[in-house]
Amino acid sequence: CCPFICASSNSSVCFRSSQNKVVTVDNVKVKLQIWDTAGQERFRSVTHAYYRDAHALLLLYDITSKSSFDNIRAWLTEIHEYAQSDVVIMLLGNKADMSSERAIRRDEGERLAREYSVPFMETSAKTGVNVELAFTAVAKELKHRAVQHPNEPKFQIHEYIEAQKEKSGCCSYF
Ligand SMILES: Nc1nc2c(ncn2[C@@H]2O[C@H](COP(=O)(O)OP(=O)(O)OP(=O)(O)O)[C@@H](O)[C@H]2O)c(=O)[nH]1
Repeated sequence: CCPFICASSNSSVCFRSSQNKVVTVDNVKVKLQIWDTAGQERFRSVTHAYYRDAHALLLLYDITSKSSFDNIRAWLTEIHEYAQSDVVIMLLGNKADMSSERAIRRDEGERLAREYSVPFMETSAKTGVNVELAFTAVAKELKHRAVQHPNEPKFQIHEYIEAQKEKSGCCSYF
C-alpha cells in the first residue's frame, strides 16, 4: 500500500516499502512482500520491530564501501537478538558492477558469510546480476519449508546458489 512508512513524526525515520514479488517455485507461487529498510545506524532501534516477523533477510553491503561491510557484523548480532531463529539470511555484496572502485574483495564477503553460515553472492542492482537469483533462492527455501514432502530431500540453499550464481568479475581482485 504505502511507499513510505514513517515510524515517528520525525519524517527522516522512514521505511521504504518496495513491492510484492511473486516467484513461481515448482508450480507453487510464492509471494514475497519486500521491505527495504534504511540501513543507517540511527534507524536501528526502529528497524528491529520490522524484521522481528520477517521470514527472510537480505543483508546488503556495498563492495565499494568498507564501512557498509563492517556494519554487517553488527546487523548479524542484531538479527540474532530480534529476528526469528529460523529466519533465512543471505549476505549480498552489491554494486558488483563497480569493481574498479572495489574496497571489499569477494573472498572477504565469502569469509564473513562462512563465519555466519549464510549464503553469499555479489549482486548488482544496476546490471541485475544475481538479483533474480537472490529472490528465487529465498523463495525456494521458504516454499520447501512450508511444503515439505516426506520423501523429498531438503532444499540446500547454499548448493543451489553456488550452482546458479554468475561469477562475472571473477578476476577483478586487487
Ligand atoms: N553502480 C551501482 N549503483 C547502485 C547499485 N545499487 C544501488 N546503487 C546506487 O547507490 C545509491 C544508493 O542506493 P540506495 O538504494 O538508496 O542505497 P541504500 O543502501 O538503500 O541506502 P540507505 O539504506 O538509505 O542507507 C543510489 O544512487 C543507487 O542508484 C548498484 O548495484 N550499482
